[in-house]
Amino acid sequence: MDSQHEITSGSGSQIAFIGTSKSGLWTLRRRLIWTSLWTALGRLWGGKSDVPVADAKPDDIKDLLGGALFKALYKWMEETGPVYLLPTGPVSSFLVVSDPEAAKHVLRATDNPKRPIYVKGLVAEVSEFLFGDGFAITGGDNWRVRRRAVGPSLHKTYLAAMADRVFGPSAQHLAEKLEGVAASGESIDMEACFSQLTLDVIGKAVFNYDFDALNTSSPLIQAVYTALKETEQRATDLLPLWKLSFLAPLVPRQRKALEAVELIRATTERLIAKCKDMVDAEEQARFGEGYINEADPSVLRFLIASREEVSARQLRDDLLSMLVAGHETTGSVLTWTLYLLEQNPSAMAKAREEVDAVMGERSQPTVADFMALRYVMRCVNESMRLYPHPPVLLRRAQIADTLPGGYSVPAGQDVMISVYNIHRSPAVWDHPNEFRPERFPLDEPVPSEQTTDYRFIPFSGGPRKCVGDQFALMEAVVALAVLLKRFEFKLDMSYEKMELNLVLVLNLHNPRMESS
Ligand code: HEM
Repeated sequence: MDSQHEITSGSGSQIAFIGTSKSGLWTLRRRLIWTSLWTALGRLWGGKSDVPVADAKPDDIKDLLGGALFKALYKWMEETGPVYLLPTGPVSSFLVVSDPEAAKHVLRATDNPKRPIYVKGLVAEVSEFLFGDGFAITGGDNWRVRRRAVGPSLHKTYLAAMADRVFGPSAQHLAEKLEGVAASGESIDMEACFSQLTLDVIGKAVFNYDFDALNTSSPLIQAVYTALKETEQRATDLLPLWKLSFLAPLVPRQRKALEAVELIRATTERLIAKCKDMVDAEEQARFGEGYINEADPSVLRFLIASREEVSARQLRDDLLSMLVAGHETTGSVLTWTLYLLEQNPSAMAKAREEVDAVMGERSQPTVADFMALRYVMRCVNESMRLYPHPPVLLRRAQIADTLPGGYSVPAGQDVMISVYNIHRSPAVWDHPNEFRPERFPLDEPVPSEQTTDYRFIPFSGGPRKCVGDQFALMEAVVALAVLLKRFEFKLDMSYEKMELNLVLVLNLHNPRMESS
């Protein structure tokens, strides 16, 4: 409470100072800075906070960066409670939220015109070099207008067309590749296969372009990994040298990331140019609700044909947002779901039984089949509960706030919603660490933040919720159905693999490492 009070009264003084001398303003600024520093010190180290402080020193956190931080976040939740301050420096901290009600409060008040309390904050800062002006990270009116334009491009009719024309055929394509491997009796890295599959899908669905990543090595995949790794490192850099843009070309890590971004942008621009030519060449079709262009039903085409005013750069960055946000995430969900099914033979048997019963002789599910594959869908949901990707969501308070439970949030506070903690908290779920797809009954709606009152938030919630959630769920269920129909999978314990790459801040552990 102290902090809110002091900051509020400080701002009040500022109004009184406006119009007075320059030196008066400087005095005030100095006073405000000192007040904030003093308040932050008191909150973190002086026992003056109504939010408990985790027993973690900045050095502990530094040691955990790039690795097991999300496990430590869980330990601190057990020790400290569902809302705590995590010191990241002498006066800096994250307010870590592992409580569904508090998460709901923050997510709903992000970019909400009626309650504009939170913004994306740090996550926007650290990924601006990649997403540029893309709507995944911008805020306010700039975001609202463009989100409204992109949302309809993923409507139901479009998804149905995608299931038949993209999700199914791409999964079949992967199955053909696996057929050869199965015949040879060799092991294959399914994580890499899923990453290639999801790049092929997003390429065709968003750009009407075939990367053919399943057959040819795509430098784009590596570029996306490199860029995402850089955002992750930036978010946790204790010395954020990346803020000094003139240094970037001199630092090898950042130079590599900038080269990767250049490649991603150049690819996106090339695809846009191709699509624009096509649209220009045709009569401008009128895109009403549910209209599907037979030759090219891609999101890009929809945007080019339906948008009134959009700069080339904005279009590139919006499309790039979808390319990056929709590729690695879905690849990770497929990897974890297959891993969990392999580790749980009874769930695998049930899923396989459902696939056989629903699909009969068909090698690829129809849209009606997809609707009937309820148990497979619950396996995907349960896998997203156990291994949410991203495992944390970042926000920053623009003004002072109070969370449910009475925890105060001063203006400027960085907030970290630990989706992983919420999904694994014993206060939220029974047997939270067990894979139990049955916890989501088949006769109830597919779980979401709405149906679970923010106990299940793999796609976030509120105004900034994932725009591709239905797309991703359909893509994942279709791919699993195609693969489970044709193959049995066995984990090769001798196979050593590098870490999984994750969007945003943290690394999840490798399934193979976890089980060893
Ligand atoms: C299983 C797969 C996916 C997961 C787990 C996932 C997760 C998320 C999450 C958690 C957010 C919100 C981040 C936040 O609140 O800070 C988000 C946003 C977003 N996602 Fe997804 N996503 C997935 C697939 C997709 C796909 C397939 C697309 C595109 C077709 C996509 C496009 C986007 C975009 C554009 C945003 C930014 C939306 C905005 O800020 O308005 N995602 N995603």
